[in-house]
Amino acid sequence: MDCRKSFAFSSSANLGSGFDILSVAHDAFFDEVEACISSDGIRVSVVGNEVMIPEDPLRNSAGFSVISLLKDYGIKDGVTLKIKKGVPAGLGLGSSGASAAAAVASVNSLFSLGLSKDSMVKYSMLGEGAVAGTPHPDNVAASIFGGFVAVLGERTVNLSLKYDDLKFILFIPSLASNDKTKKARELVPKIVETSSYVKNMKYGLSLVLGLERGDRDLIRHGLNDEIVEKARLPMFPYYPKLKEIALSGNAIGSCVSGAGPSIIVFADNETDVNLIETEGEKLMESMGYSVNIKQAKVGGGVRVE
Ligand SMILES: Nc1ncnc2c1ncn2[C@@H]1O[C@H](COP(=O)(O)OP(=O)(O)O)[C@@H](O)[C@H]1O
Ligand SMILES: N[C@@H](CCOP(=O)(O)O)C(=O)O
Repeated sequence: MDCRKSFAFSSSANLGSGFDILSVAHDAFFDEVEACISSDGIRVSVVGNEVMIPEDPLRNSAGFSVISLLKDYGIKDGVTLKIKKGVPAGLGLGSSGASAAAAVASVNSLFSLGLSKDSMVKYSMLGEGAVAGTPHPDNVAASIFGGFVAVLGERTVNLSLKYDDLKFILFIPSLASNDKTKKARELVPKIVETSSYVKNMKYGLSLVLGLERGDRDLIRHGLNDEIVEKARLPMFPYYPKLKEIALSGNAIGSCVSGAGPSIIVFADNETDVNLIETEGEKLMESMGYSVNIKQAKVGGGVRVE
């Protein structure tokens, strides 16, 4: 049987004020998706995740992306998608995006479609739309391109990173829930104050320039958001105090990972990682949340075996 297998990393999207634009892939977790040509239509199987993930192709981010891709390319073959979940779902780690990215990459290779990375983002984000109600490109762009990305319309750009000892601390509360991002997106305001917009532009530009120049202060300033994180705060009430702990441990900065509930801390060799992990866990447990803490580094792009 003709098959291709791909691997796509987890991601943290938004990165403060970069809602639906900025994201970073990290090597905390990865999904594996094998696509095989079959005579039995589009079939999806999922193994290895606590949260129930739909195997209905139209309700699975990978299945929906592949159906869209095959339709546009007039491919009538059936395809089975075997998804091995490594990225825990519903936690703000780009789980649905990783599956979609790996599935599109596998099918691209299986049928030698020659898709550009931007085209893979285009199809993968359709799968995000099936899951979250509206297609958002940030998670899939990071999983496909790797590194830090900015999605600027139909084009995604990798941000250059001048920071040798950058690492992440992920605080992952046991709060996985279905349709989490869909619900989180309903909280995003349709209209914002001009003052909030201006502050967020400053944050976003600070982050991008800070990463490119290796400027710690600019990155710290950039990891803030006046709009989306504030609107969603009821979904992660521990965030403000956890951010204070991170900064007290001399983290570079901290923000919500995607739509949460996970929180990502940017750290380097000047950061007291032990203090942040110890005090952060104490804080969350004092608020009634059990939490998994995982360190990670910037991850690469999707890899086809
Ligand atoms: N291949 C997939 N991997 C993970 N979640 C999926 C997939 N397909 C559909 N889903 C659904 O998407 C939701 C998880 O994705 P989302 O809410 O975007 O959270 P996150 O991306 O933070 O994991 C769950 O409701 C899950 O059932
Ligand atoms: N820009 C999206 C990002 C969702 O990321 P996820 O990892 O929580 O799915 C949003 O904030 O809605």
